[in-house]
Amino acid sequence: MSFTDIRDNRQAKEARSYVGSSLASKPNDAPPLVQDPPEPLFGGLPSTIEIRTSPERGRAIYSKERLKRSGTIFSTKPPIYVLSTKNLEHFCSTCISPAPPSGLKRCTKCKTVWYCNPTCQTNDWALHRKECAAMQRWAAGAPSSDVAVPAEPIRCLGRMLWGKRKRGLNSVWTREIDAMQSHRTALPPDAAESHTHLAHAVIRYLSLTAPEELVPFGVNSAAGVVDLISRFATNSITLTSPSLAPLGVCVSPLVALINHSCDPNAVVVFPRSTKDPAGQEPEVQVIAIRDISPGEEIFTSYIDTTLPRIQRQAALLSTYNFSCRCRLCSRPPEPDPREALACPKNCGGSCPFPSEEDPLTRCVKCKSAVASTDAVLDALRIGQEALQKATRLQFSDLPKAQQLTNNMISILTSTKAVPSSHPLLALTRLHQSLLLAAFPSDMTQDALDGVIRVSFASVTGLTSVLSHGHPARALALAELGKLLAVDEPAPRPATTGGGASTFPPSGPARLRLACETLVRARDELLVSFGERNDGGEVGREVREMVVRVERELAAWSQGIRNVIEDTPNLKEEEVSRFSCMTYRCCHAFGHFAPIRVSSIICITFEKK
Ligand SMILES: C[S@@+](CC[C@H](N)C(=O)[O-])C[C@H]1O[C@@H](n2cnc3c(N)ncnc32)[C@H](O)[C@@H]1O
Repeated sequence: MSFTDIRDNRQAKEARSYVGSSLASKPNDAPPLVQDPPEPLFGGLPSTIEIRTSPERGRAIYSKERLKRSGTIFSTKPPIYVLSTKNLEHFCSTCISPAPPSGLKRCTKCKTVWYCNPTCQTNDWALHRKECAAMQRWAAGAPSSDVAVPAEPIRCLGRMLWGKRKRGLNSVWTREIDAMQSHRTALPPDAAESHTHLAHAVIRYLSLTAPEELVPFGVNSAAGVVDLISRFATNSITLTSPSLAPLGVCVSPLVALINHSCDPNAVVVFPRSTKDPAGQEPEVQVIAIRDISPGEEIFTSYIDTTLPRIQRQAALLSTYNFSCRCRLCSRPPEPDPREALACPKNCGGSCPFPSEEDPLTRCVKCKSAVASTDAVLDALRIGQEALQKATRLQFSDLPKAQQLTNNMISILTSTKAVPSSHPLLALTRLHQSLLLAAFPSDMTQDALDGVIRVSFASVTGLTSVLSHGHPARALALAELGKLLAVDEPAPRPATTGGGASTFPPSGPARLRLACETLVRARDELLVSFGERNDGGEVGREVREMVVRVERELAAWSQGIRNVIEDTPNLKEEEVSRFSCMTYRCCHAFGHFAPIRVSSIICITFEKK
């Protein structure tokens, strides 16, 4: 039976129905029906915000009062979420915690989904019961083991449909999901094709054999199937770890009310704020990264806002079907640090990227013209290609991906592309993650210094294009601080004379920089992951690191003071010259208990 048949049948039944026909044809003869008004949607919305609708952006969330930067605007548990396939055996499918030391327990039936304890398994059973059987059928019919588990969009849509049927098609739960925006009538051709594939996969996953079997899930027509997939594509968000690592996908109709801006005043994060006694995790929180005035719309960003305008616009149009008119898109800075070269005369100003149409470019400050703009255009083009290739190769051929990013960073840097420009910043961030993935356990000083320099370049780029408190920027600072605090395998002796200092510094100067960077990171993490969450899991970790590094610095300063007191004739420049990094030495002279030996200067040893 096709959807057209179902509709005809339904219309025929309606025509035969006593209630339907009598109400339709003779409304005044029958006593008025008293019906309870449907329960309103989003009843639990905090009193500080409200939903409004505009012709330009549809539904939206507005603040009703002043919202403070770093404050949680609202938090909620997404009603539907799944882990991505590669994370299934590393995280609990219910509370999304990483495997405890005792390990996760696997569902003995589907052997695919894992839990941290029986409570989590019991809490998931209402939804997993259907999923478990569907996964077993899917695995039995899979042509090979690498496709034995359905991809996360299929599993997520499965949970959405089973949830709708279980809660009831008129329940608030279902109506909130069905009210999410669909772009069925304006799908671009490539989206129509991918939506069709996904729809077929979902129907197979649910073991449905005829379209009418979708009716109990609230899908009554072919258009309904397209709506279902389009709603998922437009409104689903990435389920992330507290450090923004992607873990899976989720749908929250409340979060889905928030519109996009490339210059957002809020962010969506999963800070993991509690030990989860109430079973709230995974808890998604929307946090203000700026002060928000009463009556202001709340915006988050759906895409990577370090990208240049044209790429942002293309991504928003293809996935979300709108042209962004935010401040950054309609009045971009001149030049935009995402598309700029440093001044050829190094005056401190910068020049917009040249383009094929307009190859001439000048420094906006001193007006010096950039020579050889052809070389710049070539570098930008091959840089973009290298970025795509290295992104593809990062898991299958790490050395090759690393070689690509390394070479391209040198080429783009030689054209004087600024660290925040695209694709240099994207290549730098990718290179950093590749270096960290390949980090040897017996790491050398050169390798450590190398990754610190790349991490510093990422921070420099990100701080030019993302506002204070943006999670990506805060996490980049935390990463740099942590790298600077790593024990140096072979610290360089303190530089003699007043020559140019190298980066990163060694010894105590490095420890001081680590401490400053971690303090800055903590300050920003408190904004991005919320003050009430103490900056989330990463914020709390960084706070502990700051305490440790400060203690090390204090121990070092105390050591210096002791030695200076013991050796009254020691000159200041001699103090900085003496550096000894051996554990044995520090212990042997017992000046202070070294917490982190590599950063401690033992003057006495050298003096002897
Ligand atoms: C997650 S929904 C946001 C809520 C949506 N406005 C609604 O009515 O349900 C995403 C969709 O909202 C619309 N949208 C979001 N941000 C927008 C913006 N800045 N300008 C225009 N439309 C926007 C687009 O249609 C987009 O596909």
